[in-house]
Amino acid sequence: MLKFRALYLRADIYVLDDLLSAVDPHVERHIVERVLAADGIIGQKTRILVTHAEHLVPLSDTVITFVDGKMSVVRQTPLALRTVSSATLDSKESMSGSDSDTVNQEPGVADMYAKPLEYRKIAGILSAIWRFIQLSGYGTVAIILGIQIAQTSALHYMQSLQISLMTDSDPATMVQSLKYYLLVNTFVTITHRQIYRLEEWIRRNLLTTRLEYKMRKQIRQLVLSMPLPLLESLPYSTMSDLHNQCVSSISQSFPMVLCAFMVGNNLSAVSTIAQVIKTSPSLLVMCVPLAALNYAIERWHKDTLPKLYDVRREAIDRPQERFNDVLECNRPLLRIHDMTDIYLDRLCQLKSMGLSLELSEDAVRESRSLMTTLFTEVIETAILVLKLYLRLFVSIPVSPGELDAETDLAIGLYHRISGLLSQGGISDDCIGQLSRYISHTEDTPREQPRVVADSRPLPTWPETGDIEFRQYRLRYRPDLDPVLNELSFVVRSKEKIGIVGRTGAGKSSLTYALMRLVEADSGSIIIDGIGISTIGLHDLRSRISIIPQDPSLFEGTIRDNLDPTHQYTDDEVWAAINACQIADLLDIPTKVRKPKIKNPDKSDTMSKEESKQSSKIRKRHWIEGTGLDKWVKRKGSNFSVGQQQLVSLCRALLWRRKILVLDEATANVDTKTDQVMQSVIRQEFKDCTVLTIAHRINTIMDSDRVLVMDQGKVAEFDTPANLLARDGHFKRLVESMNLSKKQGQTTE
Ligand SMILES: Nc1ncnc2c1ncn2[C@@H]1O[C@H](COP(=O)(O)OP(=O)(O)OP(=O)(O)O)[C@@H](O)[C@H]1O
Repeated sequence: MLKFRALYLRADIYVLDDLLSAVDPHVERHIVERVLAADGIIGQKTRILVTHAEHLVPLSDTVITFVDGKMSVVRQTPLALRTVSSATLDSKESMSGSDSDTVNQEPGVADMYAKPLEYRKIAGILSAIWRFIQLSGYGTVAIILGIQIAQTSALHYMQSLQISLMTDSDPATMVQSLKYYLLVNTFVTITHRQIYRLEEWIRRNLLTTRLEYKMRKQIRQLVLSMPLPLLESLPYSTMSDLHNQCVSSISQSFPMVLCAFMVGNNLSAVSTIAQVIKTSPSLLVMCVPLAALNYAIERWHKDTLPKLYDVRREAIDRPQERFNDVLECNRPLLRIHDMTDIYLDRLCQLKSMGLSLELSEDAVRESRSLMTTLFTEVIETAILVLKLYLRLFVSIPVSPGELDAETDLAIGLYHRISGLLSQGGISDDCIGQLSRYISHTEDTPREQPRVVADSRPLPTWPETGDIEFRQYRLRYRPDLDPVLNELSFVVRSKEKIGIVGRTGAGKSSLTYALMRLVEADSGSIIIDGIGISTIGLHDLRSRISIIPQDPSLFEGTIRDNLDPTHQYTDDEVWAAINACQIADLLDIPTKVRKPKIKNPDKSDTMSKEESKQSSKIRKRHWIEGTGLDKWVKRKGSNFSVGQQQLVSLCRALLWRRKILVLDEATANVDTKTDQVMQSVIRQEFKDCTVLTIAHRINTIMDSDRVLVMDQGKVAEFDTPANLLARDGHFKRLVESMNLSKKQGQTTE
């Protein structure tokens, strides 16, 4: 469905790359008639269709064939044959076995799982702190808090000594106090910095780094164990935010705000109030108005900031997530559709909106510190005026030391009250990140266990490769209709089964069911006498090979790609390579320039000549390799799709599992590669059970039996000969294929 976005562009030239490779004849007919044909939506536009489907030749004005990257045949199709005859399409459609125009409802994944994961809100600051301590480990937090408490207590002790010294009016005791004060002060000053460094080192190395590692590991485990439909529904940016924002906020900011809250705030508040009671109890009168004022400011903050955050989340972050997804998944598409300017414009608009919102948030935050400064000034002035009044009008003498000490105490009291009310900087945002992380890692459903200890199959299982589906029903989500419905059939050992059916009939869901990527709604699948739901996922998945439509090659050597765990010998790997006829491919070395590594120390001191020389050397650094060391670029981009499929087949051959499933593995390859793959499968997998899902009839024509699926059910299941002998789905499909072939030959 996504492919048809291009139609909205109303362009003059359409380049359609393998558009029809993975659709059934019914859908193909629809596309050809309504879109590509002369009276179709783009019928009057220039259409370049890249395809392996030779039966579509009559559709074209000109046919160009490419061999080894060169244009080898250019042929003009006679005008009379420039449309695919209705008969061809009619017979192709008849494969569906129904004339009704009902189209399978295919809700997009985004629609199905649009509901975001509900976050478990951590109630209150204390439970947030408790969850953080549980996450980081009690020991480390205890050490850090211990150091912080010792440090803060020492500083407060120093402060109280200083105050008593300043308020002492007896010269005899003053000298004694001064000596003691100087001694303690020297010790604290010398040790303070060292202790601070020690605490910082412990916080960084024992807490932040460990916590970061632990959290990243948990997130990776989460991604790898989330049920597939749920994982598919999550935007890429949600996971990347979890990886970046959540991890850094929890592992870096939380320890600091925790110390500030537990020690800098609460402990200091207790100590300051004790000091006030001891030296100037009258200052306690200030507590009530100060608390009321701070409370008002805090409330204003709490009301305003979350509103701004909400606006940012809805108006900036969510659209930004979608933009990131587009960039991550559809980078080439943006250029192909020439949408880069629109993309950049909209992104810039979002960024500038984001900037204005950030400025507003900053203004709200800044207003708090402005108020703090203002109140500090007011307190200082008020105390000064009060003391002057007492001295001038009530004749109570006040020494400058007493005045200073009292002002410091009053300001300290104000800060402590303000700190208590603002929860020491542990903002809602910080608690929100922790809630988000905990909700994701603890509340997200996981797949079933990888290993069930008391139900492990023998290492040789499955020995024969019998597969039985019993009344099997599968749905992707409880509120969706089943996509496989009461499916019952038996595949015998070593059988080669072709699976065909209309788009959305449930063929790929069958492979999901076999691998338990989605769990059964009811019914069961039995492989060699063992119900697959009773064993662990590792035991199941490691015994079945699947070659999907999109081959999965990753960056590394070809050997790593074929044998990631290096459990086979070179000879075994070569035997598989030769059997799949890809040895020639590995003779050509892949040249990849090594990433430039900047050396900031040297670049400053290097002369121009030296730096030219070194950049030449860097450019000459290629990763080259042939044979098993042949380098595979990211996503296998230095291999064609057909070559990638051959490599996937080679991997399956090396692994030698008793059951092999090919899910449209040859949909995007040419007929020759398809034939190579089929012959490898016939020869090398003759002792295995092979299930081949394909739209191309030739691919499954020599199967032992063919399973025809329709709307999640078995429509027909028999040998190709028997199926052809009866007037059913399969026969109509083959007839339509033959007809279109003949049509193609006539054009030549
Ligand atoms: N991840 C998913 N979440 C929800 N529904 C899904 C998901 N994948 C497939 N479906 C639905 O399951 C039904 C069967 O899809 P499936 O991919 O198995 O069909 P198919 O026969 O393999 O089709 P095609 O030939 O196009 O590959 C479809 O209606 C589809 O919408």
